[in-house]
Amino acid sequence: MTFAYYRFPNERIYTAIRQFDDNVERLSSFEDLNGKEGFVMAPFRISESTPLLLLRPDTIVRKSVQCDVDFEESAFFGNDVCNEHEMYGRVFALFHEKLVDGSFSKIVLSRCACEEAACRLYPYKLFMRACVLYPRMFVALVSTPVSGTWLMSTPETLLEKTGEGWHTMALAGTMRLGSDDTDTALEARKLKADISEWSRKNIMEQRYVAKYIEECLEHYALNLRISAPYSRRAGFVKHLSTDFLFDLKEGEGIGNLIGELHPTPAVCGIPKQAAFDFITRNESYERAYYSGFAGPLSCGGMTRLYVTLRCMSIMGRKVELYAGGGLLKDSEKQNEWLETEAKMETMRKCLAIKRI
Ligand SMILES: C=C(O[C@@H]1C=C(C(=O)O)C=C[C@H]1O)C(=O)O
Repeated sequence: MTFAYYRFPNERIYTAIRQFDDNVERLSSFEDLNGKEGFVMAPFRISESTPLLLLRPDTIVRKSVQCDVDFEESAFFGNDVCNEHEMYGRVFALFHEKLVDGSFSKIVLSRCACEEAACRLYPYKLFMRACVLYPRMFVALVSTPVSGTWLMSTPETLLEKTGEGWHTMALAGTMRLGSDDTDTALEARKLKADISEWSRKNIMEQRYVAKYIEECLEHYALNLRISAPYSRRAGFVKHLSTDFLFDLKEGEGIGNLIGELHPTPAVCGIPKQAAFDFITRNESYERAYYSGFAGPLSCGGMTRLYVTLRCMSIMGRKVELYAGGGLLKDSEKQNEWLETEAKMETMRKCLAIKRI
């Protein structure tokens, strides 16, 4: 079956699109998105096994999120966290060495964790749980015969068209949410442009992303407005975020801009191409659709694309959870590991895991 269910941040309605056949359009480059319409499911790296996909909405239905979804615990087998930790440590050392020797100023290291349930999992129910748990995030459940089934609950916009023009964001730096991080408190700090709670390392990590996006937009944007960095809540963590609002120069294709932006240093690194090659060669697994992007493209006149983070792929009783974090040369292995655990918590909460 080929379908996508998605719910935008701060909305109570979700959209369900279905393609009647399983013949999903495969595109060979991001630039090929120019002038196209549909629901996009993009990988981190386009390859034969992880193509850039465009779902055709043969039906579009809008429905209310079911608020009374149950969170009854499900039995899951013990996971192999020791092995994952050891593997992470080995790859961290490889990545870190390249930061110390100056090959990269920032690089994102990610990992994948497996979980196996004792009984069948119901993706639609997991989608509803994610909608209820994360009202401020973009939640999507996408399934195609090529990509398999993915659930995401992401805070990061790659590119969207708003009433005020085009919008993208530089999102990076991570801290666990504190008890005093209410919406009101975060809003007050945003108004005062107060980011004093953030470490120098987090500020630098996010600055790299903001600088990169600003450079990309130089060629495409008119009337560019850039916000001061502020804290943005995302489930159990918060990030530093800078908003970019702009008008697209006449004659510029959206696919070209997407190809330029993706993957930003929020999920890749600096310098971009070298970091991209290093990640694809040295991470211990294939990212597939994790840290790609998804969302409607000129679909019913709407373009809202989000970076596929805080996500998992669902295969029968098994799931694979994905998370990463930006490394700088002063990053510490255990802190980075804990950051990936905190990010994976987003999807683990949807699974309501009870170990057996
Ligand atoms: C890479 C992820 O998240 C990205 C990396 C962040 C970081 O390094 O602090 C923060 C937000 C995202 O831009 C992820 O969630 O897996």
